[in-house]
Amino acid sequence: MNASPDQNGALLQARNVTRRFGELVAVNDVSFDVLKGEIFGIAGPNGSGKSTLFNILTGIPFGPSAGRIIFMGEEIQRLPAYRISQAGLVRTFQKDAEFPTMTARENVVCGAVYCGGLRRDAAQAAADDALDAVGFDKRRQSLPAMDLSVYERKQLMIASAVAGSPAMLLLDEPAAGLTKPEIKELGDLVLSIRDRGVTIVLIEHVLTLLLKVSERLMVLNQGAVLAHGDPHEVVRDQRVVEAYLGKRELVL
Ligand SMILES: Nc1ncnc2c1ncn2[C@@H]1O[C@H](COP(=O)(O)OP(=O)(O)OP(=O)(O)O)[C@@H](O)[C@H]1O
Repeated sequence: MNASPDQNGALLQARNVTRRFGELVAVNDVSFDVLKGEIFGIAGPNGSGKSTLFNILTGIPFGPSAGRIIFMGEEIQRLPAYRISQAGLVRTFQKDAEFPTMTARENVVCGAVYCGGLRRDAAQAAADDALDAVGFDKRRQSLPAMDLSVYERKQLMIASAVAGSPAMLLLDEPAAGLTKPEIKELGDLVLSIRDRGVTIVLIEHVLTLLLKVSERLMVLNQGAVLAHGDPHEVVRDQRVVEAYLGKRELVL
């Protein structure tokens, strides 16, 4: 999909987005831009609203209580989730979301159909291209997803999203459960997906990964933006260090 960014280069603009659950304000008046072609990192302690932010950006499973989300120049906060995906804004989930008894390749074809709106031969071709793009072992593409390794399931998750040719990919803690060498491999994979022209927003607790790949970093705390800017400066910000202490340590 050809991305048509805003004049300042923003592919996505979130403006004063808020999500309430009864009394709890899980995302509180958050505004930011994601520029075309960048990798934009998001960090924050457990429960700070990171996944909820992805939920409301993509409408899966709910939109914002208030605020505006502009993607490629169009307001999307009231669109149904499938329209947002097919407009080119696609997400992954923290928990395994593959169909366990379907093969790896069938899972990625489903991604091409749902996220890309493709059919038949086009979906198959897009799936093969996406599996190649993530370096998935060809000999293991016909195995049921439940028989794959943890890293292969991460590759599958990313391939399923990439098969729809998104303009922007939102990755929710993709390094969870991976070994250090696998995290390094994942970092190279994220960079290579960006180099194919996909803008990436990356939620992560593993700061080595965020620092390796992100051009800009935003830290959330209690639903609000605590700091944003150059990743190396943000992680040294005293407010950021304090927000993590006593909750979950920065993983370096
Ligand atoms: N559907 C929901 N109903 C009620 N409360 C919710 C719902 N989803 C999230 N919350 C609450 O919103 C807050 C933010 O949760 P969220 O999952 O977005 O945090 P997070 O930063 O992604 O955390 P983690 O790093 O642990 O994944 C938490 O207090 C959580 O309990």
